[in-house]
Amino acid sequence: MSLAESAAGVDPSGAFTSIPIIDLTKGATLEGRAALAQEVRDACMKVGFFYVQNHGIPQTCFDNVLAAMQTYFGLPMEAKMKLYHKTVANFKGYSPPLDANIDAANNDRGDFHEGFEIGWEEFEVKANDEKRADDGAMAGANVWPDDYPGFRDACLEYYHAAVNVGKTLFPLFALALELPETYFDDKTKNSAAIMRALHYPLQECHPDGDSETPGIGAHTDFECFTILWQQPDIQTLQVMNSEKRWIDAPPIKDTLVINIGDQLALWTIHRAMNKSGKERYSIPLFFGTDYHVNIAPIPSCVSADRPAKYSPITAGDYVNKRLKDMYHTA
Ligand SMILES: O=C(O)CCC(=O)C(=O)O
Ligand SMILES: [Fe+2]
Repeated sequence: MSLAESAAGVDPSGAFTSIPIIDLTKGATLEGRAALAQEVRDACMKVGFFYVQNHGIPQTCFDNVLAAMQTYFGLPMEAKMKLYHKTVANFKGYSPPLDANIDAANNDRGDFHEGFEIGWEEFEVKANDEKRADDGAMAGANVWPDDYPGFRDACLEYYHAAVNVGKTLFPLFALALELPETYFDDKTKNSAAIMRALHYPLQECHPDGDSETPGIGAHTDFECFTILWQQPDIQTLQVMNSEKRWIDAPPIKDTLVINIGDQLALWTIHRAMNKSGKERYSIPLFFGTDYHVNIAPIPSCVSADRPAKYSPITAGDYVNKRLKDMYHTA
């Protein structure tokens, strides 16, 4: 039995029935990272999702960002719409409920969440941030609400903590793909990481919400992998297995959820259905390679029998295109 089977649980057809948990503690040594990479490889091949424990982000950071999100999303709609993302460069800023529709099969009903999107930014504002110099199709600074200055600090505190978790995961993904652990170093110098603070309001109170309206419809993520924090105690996230059954990915204390996205070409369909009767908060942080990097097949993944399936595209152009589709912008 493989690691992911023993950790995750599979049914007789081999389809996963739960999501494995990987403890990052042993990542401090090369030997430990090699063992972790095997767990990551197995989890990616069987499930595409896994939880990480001992990720190093302190509880106060989650508490602060949750409190900031509750205050921000509680502002009047006119205040939030001052930073409507369609009036701002490159999707940064606020998107109201039902603005996005990620699953075309959802008949354009829209996704029942509101969000606030940010990209890389230093705590100390820099006029010319060299990490942003090469952003191509995704260029554009963050925007922040004047009405609530504390929001920026709490979001950036979480953003940088989660980016650090991402930096510890890239070497594990490299090893899992049978590449040197430094393989992604020169492709991820500029932290092409997008964070979305998400709020799933109470659906029943909204004229367009009913229990079948997805919080976010079935989709794959656009980047290499996503680090997701979920508010405790509210089951919403679901992952599709190979039998096309939705498997719950509940919040587990002291863990983050990691899932693989399109740029690693090992994607997993997931959605959030908020049938809890409660409002709910979550924060996905999407990690890709730097935006100017050409997404081309990794050598260990192609051969004469398994030729490349996709034409090359830069990471920035790919993410930009998927976001335009999702928000119906030209
Ligand atoms: O809120 C969640 O649990 C999932 C969000 C998600 O999948 C996304 O924003 O891509
Ligand atoms: Fe997602």
